[in-house]
Amino acid sequence: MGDRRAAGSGEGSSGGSGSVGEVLACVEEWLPPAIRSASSSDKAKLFQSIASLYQQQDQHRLHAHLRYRQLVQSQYKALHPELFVFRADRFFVPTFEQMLHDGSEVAVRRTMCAHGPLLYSFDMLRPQFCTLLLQEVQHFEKWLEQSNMQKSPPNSLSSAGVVLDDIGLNPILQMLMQQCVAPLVPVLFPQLGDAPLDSHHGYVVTHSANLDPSISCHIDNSEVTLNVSLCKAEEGGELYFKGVRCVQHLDDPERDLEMAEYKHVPGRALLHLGKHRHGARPVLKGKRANLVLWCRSSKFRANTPAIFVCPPWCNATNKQKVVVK
Ligand SMILES: O=C(O)CCC(=O)C(=O)O
Ligand SMILES: [Fe+2]
Repeated sequence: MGDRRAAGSGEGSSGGSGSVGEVLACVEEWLPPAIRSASSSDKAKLFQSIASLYQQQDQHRLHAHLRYRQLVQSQYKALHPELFVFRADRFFVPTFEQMLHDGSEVAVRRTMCAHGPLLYSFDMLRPQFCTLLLQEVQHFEKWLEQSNMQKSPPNSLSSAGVVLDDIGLNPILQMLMQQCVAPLVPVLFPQLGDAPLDSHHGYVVTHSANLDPSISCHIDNSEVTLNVSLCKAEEGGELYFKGVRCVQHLDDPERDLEMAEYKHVPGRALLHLGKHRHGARPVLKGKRANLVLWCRSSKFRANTPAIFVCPPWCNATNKQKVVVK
């Protein structure tokens, strides 16, 4: 699928391409002769046992990560305990707080700035909150180093940054998703229907000229992604967008109207669909850091067809060519 990938969180990621028919045809070719000539039901049993092995591996990774998180949270002493208590008046700029308080569609639309189809930005975090969060992240990184503990990367495409759920900010991020992102969804992204956002993955990701300068084009393992700049690079690091696509259509060409560029502004949030193809241009000078919150909905996922079927929200240009085998 070219350089377009599905970014996973290391705690169960989605992604992949090719229809079941295509995958089976490839696999058959490589089966040992004795198995290739076996009956379809024997082959089905074999594939089921392979699938269960994959599931066990996922479970194993998940449990190892939860053990790591428990260990960190039992030993790490926060630098700024005030970050761990949800306070809208301390976290948010007045315009965003007022919009939340008002809650109407008119208030939401008035606060949002559109940067192209399905791409919205708005002022969100106070400068003081951004500074404290950055200091907390640096403090945690130092603590990890001193404790000789490994850091879990923010996601499968970026290595620099910190998973905020690991350090005990899980409840705050869950509230951020439910109180700040969820009310915007019905107005801005009606294609998600009425499925509630019910889980998240949150991290601070950093990019600098010598460490993770860019991110290749990808989709997120989220329904909606909130990305707030905490500090900006001196040069480079802009985001680009290339239209909403399902995993079947990651390489589908973009229409002119779908292309968008976004330059981060500290404290300002960008909200986009997880399946909006995007990437980050290289940071050329300085360093930037962003708070990223992948918001997920188990109901939306349960209603989404299997990965080899193109869903209605995919804006692929060649939709009609996909044959479900
Ligand atoms: O660095 C950014 O601003 C975007 C990061 C991103 O796309 C991601 O973490 O999924
Ligand atoms: Fe992303």
